[in-house]
Amino acid sequence: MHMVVTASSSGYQCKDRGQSGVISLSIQCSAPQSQLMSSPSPTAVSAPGKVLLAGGYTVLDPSCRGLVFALSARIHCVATPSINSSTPGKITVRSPQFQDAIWEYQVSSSGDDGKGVSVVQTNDGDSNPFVLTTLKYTLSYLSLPSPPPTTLTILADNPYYSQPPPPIPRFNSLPFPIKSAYKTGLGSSAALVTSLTSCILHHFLPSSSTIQPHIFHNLAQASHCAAQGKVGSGFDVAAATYGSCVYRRFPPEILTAIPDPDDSNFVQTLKQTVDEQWTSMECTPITLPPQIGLIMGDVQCGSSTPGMVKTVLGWRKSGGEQSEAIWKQLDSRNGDLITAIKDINSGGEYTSDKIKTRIAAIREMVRELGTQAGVEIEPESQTKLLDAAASEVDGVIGGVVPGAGGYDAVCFLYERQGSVEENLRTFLGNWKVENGVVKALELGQEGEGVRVEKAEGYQDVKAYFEGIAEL
Ligand SMILES: Nc1ncnc2c1ncn2[C@@H]1O[C@H](COP(=O)(O)OP(=O)(O)OP(=O)(O)O)[C@@H](O)[C@H]1O
Ligand SMILES: C[C@@](O)(CCOP(=O)(O)O)CC(=O)O
Repeated sequence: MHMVVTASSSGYQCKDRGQSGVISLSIQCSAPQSQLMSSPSPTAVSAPGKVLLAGGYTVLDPSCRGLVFALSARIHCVATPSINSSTPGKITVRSPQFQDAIWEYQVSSSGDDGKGVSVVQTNDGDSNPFVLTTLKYTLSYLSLPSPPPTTLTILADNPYYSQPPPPIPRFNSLPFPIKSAYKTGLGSSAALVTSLTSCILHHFLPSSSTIQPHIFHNLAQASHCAAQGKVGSGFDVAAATYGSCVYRRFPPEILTAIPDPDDSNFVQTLKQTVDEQWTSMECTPITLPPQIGLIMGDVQCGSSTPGMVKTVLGWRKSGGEQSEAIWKQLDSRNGDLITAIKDINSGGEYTSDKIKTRIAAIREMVRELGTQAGVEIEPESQTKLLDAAASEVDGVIGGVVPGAGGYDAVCFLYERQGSVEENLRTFLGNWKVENGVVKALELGQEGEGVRVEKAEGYQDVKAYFEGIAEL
């Protein structure tokens, strides 16, 4: 199959993002194995985390749009030829910041051309469904049942997990397995899958080739969805790939049509699905105006997202005209915020009041939806925190409970001037919650999605990971 491919030296470009520095080439993709090879030198890629500022729940409906910001917290993946193994098909994945986080795999042909490649974990210990599924899907897409022995090292920026107080190293190690880490809700699995997918494609395809951005995106969505065992809206993988955007989901049937890897139609369906453009999906780049900053606060309590989603969708289905009216009204108010940001970005007058009013209008409708559906999307304790920050800290424009809401996190927009950010961080650090205080995360909004990094950019942490990682 022949395709035109596009990538920039620093990352992938959405169709509306500037095209400077973009090169276009034609390559054979789904290439015969003889054309695939391990890059002799290391390959490094990183993908950002996310915050869904507006569009929680409604974004599950392809007729609605969500506003998602990529975050400066990234998950990095570094691929190196393995130094300790010459066994073809041996892939070692390490996440050296966590205890026992090493997953060794033997990749081989399934024996049936139509099925996915076989990927079997060969060491004891916990499995990692996100790593395993990504390897299986990506190597099947590449038709690569015998990759050269390779080590993939995962390094996550500190804000993804609750950390001890600073100062801490750039990629801090935590003294427990990954399943015991307290996640901060930045979409670690989506950033991991996107980073790993992209790293594998770059490492095993000939170095001169570049690939169309939607291929990375579609393949990561397919792997993430299969590993999760459910179809979410996919805004997290979209932001990890393309960066901050106004997001409209793809039809869920695109992914549910892909059979299991042991089905003889798997490879063909996967390739078709990944290679085609998902035309009804929208991911239009948007960034916050330069006058506005973003802060995330980790509330460290936790809510069950799948349960909340089920209840909200059940309420919508059985709620008739009233629930439909609330749904539409919320989507329309989300749209008003998007329009206000776009207007400022395209030269319109900047007034924080306009953003303030629109955030308040969204929150009002989110609370209404929550009350009607019987789900604590903006719980009372969060309402108090959001209102207090906006009224007590000068320069705070407004805050929301992002994504599915609940007790996990808060997200604030503030005026980027004077000591507003510092004051807001101090305010959050003094705000008492059940498990302590709200922790302001060390991150901000970032426009860019997945990007190729300089492989030598990890030398500063080499000594820190001596003996447990190949960098
Ligand atoms: N640094 C890492 N190394 C290896 N695997 C990781 C890493 N970070 C996350 N994962 C994988 O992702 C899983 C967590 O995914 P999950 O969807 O529960 O969290 P999340 O994506 O951070 O959540 P949310 O979407 O609410 O932000 C972990 O159990 C692990 O399998
Ligand atoms: C509720 C939902 O709309 C958003 C969930 O967001 P988060 O994982 O809480 O950031 C689900 C989805 O979009 O997949």
